Amino acid sequence: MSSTAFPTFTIEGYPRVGANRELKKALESFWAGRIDEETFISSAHSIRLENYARLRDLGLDQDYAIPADVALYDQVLETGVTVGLIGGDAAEVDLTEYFALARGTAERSPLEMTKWFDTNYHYLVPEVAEDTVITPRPQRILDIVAEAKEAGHTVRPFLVGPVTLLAKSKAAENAGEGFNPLSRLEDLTAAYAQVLAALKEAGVEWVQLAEPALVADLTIRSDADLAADAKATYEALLGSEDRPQVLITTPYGALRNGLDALVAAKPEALQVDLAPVTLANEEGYVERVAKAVAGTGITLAAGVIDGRNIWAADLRERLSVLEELKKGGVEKIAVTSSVSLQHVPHTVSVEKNLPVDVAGWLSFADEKIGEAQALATALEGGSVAAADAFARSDRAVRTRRESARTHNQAVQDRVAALPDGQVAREPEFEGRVEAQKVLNLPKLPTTTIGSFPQTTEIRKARADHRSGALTDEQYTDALKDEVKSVIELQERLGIDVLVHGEPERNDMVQYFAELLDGFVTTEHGWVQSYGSRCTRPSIVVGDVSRPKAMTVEWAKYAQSLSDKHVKGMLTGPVTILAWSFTRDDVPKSVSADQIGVALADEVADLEAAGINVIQIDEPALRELLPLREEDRPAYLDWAVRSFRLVSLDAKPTTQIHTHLCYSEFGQIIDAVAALDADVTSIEAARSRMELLGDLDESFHSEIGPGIWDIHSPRVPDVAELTELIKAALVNVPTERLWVNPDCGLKTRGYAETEASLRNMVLARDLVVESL
Ligand code: MET
Ligand SMILES: [Zn+2]
Repeated sequence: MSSTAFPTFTIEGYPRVGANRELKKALESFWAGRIDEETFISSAHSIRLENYARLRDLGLDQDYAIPADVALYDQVLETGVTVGLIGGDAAEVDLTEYFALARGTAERSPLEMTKWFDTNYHYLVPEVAEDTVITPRPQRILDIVAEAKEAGHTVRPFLVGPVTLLAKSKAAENAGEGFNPLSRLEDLTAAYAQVLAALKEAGVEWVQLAEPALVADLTIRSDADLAADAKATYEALLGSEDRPQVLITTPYGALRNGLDALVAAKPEALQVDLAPVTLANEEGYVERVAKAVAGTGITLAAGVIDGRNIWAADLRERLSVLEELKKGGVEKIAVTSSVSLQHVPHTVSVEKNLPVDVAGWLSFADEKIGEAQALATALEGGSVAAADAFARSDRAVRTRRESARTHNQAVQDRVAALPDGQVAREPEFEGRVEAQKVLNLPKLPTTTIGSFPQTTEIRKARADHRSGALTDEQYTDALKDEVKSVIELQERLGIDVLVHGEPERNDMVQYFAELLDGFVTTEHGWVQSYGSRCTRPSIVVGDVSRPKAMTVEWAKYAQSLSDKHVKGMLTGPVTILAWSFTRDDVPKSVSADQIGVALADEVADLEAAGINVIQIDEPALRELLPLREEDRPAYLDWAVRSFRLVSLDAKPTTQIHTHLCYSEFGQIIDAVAALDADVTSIEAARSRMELLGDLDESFHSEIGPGIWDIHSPRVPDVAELTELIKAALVNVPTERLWVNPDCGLKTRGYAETEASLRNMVLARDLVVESL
């Protein structure tokens, strides 16, 4: 085997969409037919090469320091197609087929998409059965290597590892009862062996296989069994001489049984996640890693640069972790990131509107590469060898700690005065049901989830307002017109509980982040969410408070237009945190409490303005669920508490709604019940009300299982909707059932919205008649 040493510093992966979202634009133009395939291929090629050049200029100039994590849509899809778990027996998967798998076509649904570990990134879920043919297609990755080489870059090919690929797959529909995708591990390993052999043949000396499944508790395999799977797999794969040197990576948390298992298989390099959050949660991990790796000759790629957060590293503290490893007997140490940098934006340097002090506290992907380099240098020659970087880090740590922006005594005092432990609204649910009879709602009330279609006019008005072409007043007027027409539409359709349509919100989290103290937002801080979709997470910088009411004027205006109840609309603390970058100097639970009380003030102001129904959205409740089972109860405790803080002092007559979507809730259904909302609307159409079977007596709230899947432009007909309402009534008594869509309508058009809502009201009427 060749023996080019592993680079002294590297990263796990890098944002793929391009500094100016070039890949997003190329993809969307290609899908829309604005550019042809050849043009698309050539822009994707340029984007990859530009990224490599940028990375080299940032310091990743050693051979194999640049990870070729270059999937056009998703790394799981890309790996699946390369090793042949996806794509059937076709020798090649062309672009049309590739994007059909990702996005579906008129005739065929796409692969399911779901969250990648506990991140906000979505991957495509491979479907596997006993008879799935596995057709390795090494040419794809060889082309990537060759293209890079031609431009002068020796990159490190990137694949999701075999254990994780299967652990994150699902049983195909034709699979036998109880089929576990991991039962195909041996077959799949043989396919990886072929791909590795082809890379070796092409002269590649290092390849990267990502195995994050080993840091999570899965429902389909225990930690010990999965570790045993990994050991067997890698002993087989690494036992061959016919391969490049292998880096196995384990991002997103600490290994347990997987640590000894992977070390026993003797990869040439092993990456572990040593981010501050991981170490805080897993005492003694550094020591455990050092012990396992010392004396084995394995290069330890120490993931000391936090790839999930945007704070400048405390380089001295980080260096001490590296030194502990060294003292622990680890001979070869490389510096890397804890996870792929795909989860952070490109660079702070393009942000022109950040407060200067805050800008100095941040590190996005490019800045993190500089930190890795500084640490690698310091590990060799002490911190003096990277004096500038250490001085900058010291300044960032100190000024941030001392800043008035991070510490607000009034907020801290207010939260400190709250009772410890769980809080509860009074009276209990039954008492509130009595009190809320004054709302006078009909049987099976109809409502919507909040947003109405964000038309091109609204988007244009927002852009014009930003550019100064519309004055504040003109912009507000345009939005008011929109609210008015949304209210009129709902009146016309005969919906019972109305919404104002949320036209003023660019995004359900950023809207609040901009109005709350303690947050900053970026101009260019885009992060890939899936495919061509990017989000721009806000940043929680310090203690959070509400300088003034945020939603009241809109709610009040909308309510003034109707005699029906109009819902006040808030995003809950957990979702605000899940979709933002959070502080690393306090636990998330602290920020959650602060946001909770800030929103409680908003609830009081909404009540004072005559709003009787208030919805607090928590679509991301499931998302922050820790990967390790033992960490889950504590999380659910603070998450539920923060929600309850929002509604704690609401009047008994105020009906509190919540809304959840995006995932399977079976696992957290008790926590959803514990939110103690009066009404819960929840995504259910795609699973045809399956979730209602999971509800037991502890779930007392009224419930609106979504009957219209708003993720597609399809208009459901009355018969289908009637069916779904009746299906819901099997598990939910009439007095507790609401009728609503699955989620907000902002991505829909008006035509299908109107038609679908009309059918929804008709279906409700039919069911009520039949009762
Ligand atoms: N109120 C929000 C909306 O209707 C809820 C969205 S949940 C992702 O858009
Ligand atoms: Zn939703």
